[in-house]
Amino acid sequence: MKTVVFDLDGTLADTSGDLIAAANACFRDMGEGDVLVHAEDAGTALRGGRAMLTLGMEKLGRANDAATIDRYYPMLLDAYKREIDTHTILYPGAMEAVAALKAAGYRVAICTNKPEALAELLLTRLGVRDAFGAMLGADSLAVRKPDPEHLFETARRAGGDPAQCVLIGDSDTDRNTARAAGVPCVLVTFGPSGEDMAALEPEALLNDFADLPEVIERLIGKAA
Ligand SMILES: O=C(O)COP(=O)(O)O
Ligand SMILES: [Mg+2]
Repeated sequence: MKTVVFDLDGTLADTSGDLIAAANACFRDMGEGDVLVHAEDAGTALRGGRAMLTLGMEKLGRANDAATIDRYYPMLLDAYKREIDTHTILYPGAMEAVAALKAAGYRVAICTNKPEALAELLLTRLGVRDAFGAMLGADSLAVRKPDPEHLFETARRAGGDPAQCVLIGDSDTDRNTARAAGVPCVLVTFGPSGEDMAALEPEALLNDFADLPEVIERLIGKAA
């Protein structure tokens, strides 16, 4: 079975607002106030909690303070868990595209570098967990993206053939995962780092989820 595997942050959902709020809670605890700014730092936010703490420490002139980053990471996860869906929205057309792909016979699944429990919680709160045949997070296996096994195992657990999958993502990590796996990569251009996606030379760029079914058929053929 052919499987369409989605990244989560920055691909299916714009999670940047809640991630930034959680990081700012940590900086306030350090006595610094809201260090990260939404529009400007959304691209970093979508790279995860550690990336945001690292950026904030750089802004504070404490770039090498790895111990503080380690100490605050659990607090960030706690703060994020409490307000995981306050600002977060699914990108327009994402779930319609998922439904169309399923109707066409493809398996659909999620492979994210977000911790599994947080990804489960977010997808459940957004009311879309059941739309996906499998969901693997950063800690679901001993390896994570860009290790291709993270992608392969996601496809397998969705009932698919790992050799016949495609990864839809928003980052160099997704691009490198697909390349290591030897499968096509689609990168979305509607996120904060959208203009950087073409330079990663994916097999396709996606400007609008409405185009996804036709892009998938072009890249891996009809489902059956
Ligand atoms: O949280 C991260 O590190 C990124 O998550 P993603 O893989 O869903 O983009
Ligand atoms: Mg992402």
